[in-house]
Amino acid sequence: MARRISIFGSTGSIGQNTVDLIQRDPDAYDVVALTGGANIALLAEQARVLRADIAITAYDDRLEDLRAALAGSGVEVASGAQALCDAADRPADWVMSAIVGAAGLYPGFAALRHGGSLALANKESLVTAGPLLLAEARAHGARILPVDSEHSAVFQALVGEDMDAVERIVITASGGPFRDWPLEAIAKATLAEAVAHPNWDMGQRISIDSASMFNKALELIETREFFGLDPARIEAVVHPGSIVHALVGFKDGALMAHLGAPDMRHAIGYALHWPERRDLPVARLDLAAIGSLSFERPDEARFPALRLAREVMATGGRAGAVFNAAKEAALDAFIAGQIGFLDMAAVVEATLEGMDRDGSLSIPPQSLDCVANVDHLARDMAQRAAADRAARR
Ligand SMILES: NC(=O)C1=CN([C@@H]2O[C@H](COP(=O)(O)OP(=O)(O)OC[C@H]3O[C@@H](n4cnc5c(N)ncnc54)[C@H](OP(=O)(O)O)[C@@H]3O)[C@@H](O)[C@H]2O)C=CC1
Ligand SMILES: CC(=O)[C@@H](O)[C@H](O)COP(=O)(O)O
Ligand SMILES: [Mn+2]
Repeated sequence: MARRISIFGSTGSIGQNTVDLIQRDPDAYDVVALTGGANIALLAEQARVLRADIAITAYDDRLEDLRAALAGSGVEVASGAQALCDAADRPADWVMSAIVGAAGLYPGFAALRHGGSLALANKESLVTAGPLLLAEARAHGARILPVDSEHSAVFQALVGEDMDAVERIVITASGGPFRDWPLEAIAKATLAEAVAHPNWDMGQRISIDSASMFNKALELIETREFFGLDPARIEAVVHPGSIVHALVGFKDGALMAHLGAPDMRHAIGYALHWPERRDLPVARLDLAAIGSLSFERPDEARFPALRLAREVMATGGRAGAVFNAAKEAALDAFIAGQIGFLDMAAVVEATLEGMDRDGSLSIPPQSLDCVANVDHLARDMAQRAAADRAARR
């Protein structure tokens, strides 16, 4: 029987890689919902090719374009944040959560109610609302499968292992395009320079987050939420080649590494076929051609996001939601050319401090609506901090 699948964020980098895998075996899947944002032409093409039941754009002002692009196809259309959640309410066996940013939280949460599998690329969901998301999955007998390459790697290294035997988890960081740049040069980095990831072909926002190492900061928190390890036992190591994705250290001293070509179709395919392994169209590593693998300690002076992540994990509660929202607002301001590259970390730090003036940062959010409220307040504060910095430039 065909598996019912939905892809949230199908027009993005992860979404397109997921569609690529699905298209290779179309009879195996019955596509329920595909969602996108502004890229209406691609969303409509995907919906036609995969014969989706419904295609949704996040933006109401793009609905008529989507309707026109899908006229005569038999594919239903809808728009807006509520329509995304309604689509997640449609039963599916496997759902890809690949919307970028906190906007992915509600649809992913709604998808858990069917008790199927949620393939989670949207790391922001775990950073902002990890305990709520995991509790919702437990309540409905649903499964969250990691898609982020490092977390997929850890998940694979843990197959058949007892968590009591795990001493530490090490996730790797490429170091991004500014890995060996001096601080003064990073301060003047342009958008084009920041988006040019050395190894991975990804969306604009995560590429810039890799350059600032905010991506790795989010991933440290994601690791903590996903695998429940004490933050002191979670490390990030710079590995410029992006060949080793993560390592799990066991109490007998063994360190199990996951290696693979930097191609997200591996992690997506692993989540798609789990618990089986199937053939995937990814390059096989030629270790002799690679020659050597190198590792470095991350430099927290040039990449303060890592220190901030440690502080967020120590605080717990709402700190993850504040951290992510402030980071998203600071990233918007950098992309808009309003603030410099290093201002992003300064904005996030100021927002974490500002949001803790009443001592509420460590209080756990009780509901998604509480997370959304914290997100809104933090975003607002971060926008003001960014505007202040912009005015001083
Ligand atoms: N790219 C990668 O290799 C990896 C990505 N991830 C994570 O996966 C997620 C997706 O990343 P990536 O694919 O790179 O991102 P992209 O920017 O390439 O794609 C994002 C997707 O979300 C849609 N979208 C954008 N804004 C909204 C919104 N407000 N509401 C609903 N949908 C929206 C986009 O639509 P449209 O383009 O049509 O506007 C697109 O479909 C992120 O959380 C990222 O951190 C994790 C590991 C690796
Ligand atoms: C592919 C993937 O999982 C990204 O999150 C990747 O980790 C980004 O590279 P950095 O290691 O540079 O952040
Ligand atoms: Mn990653």
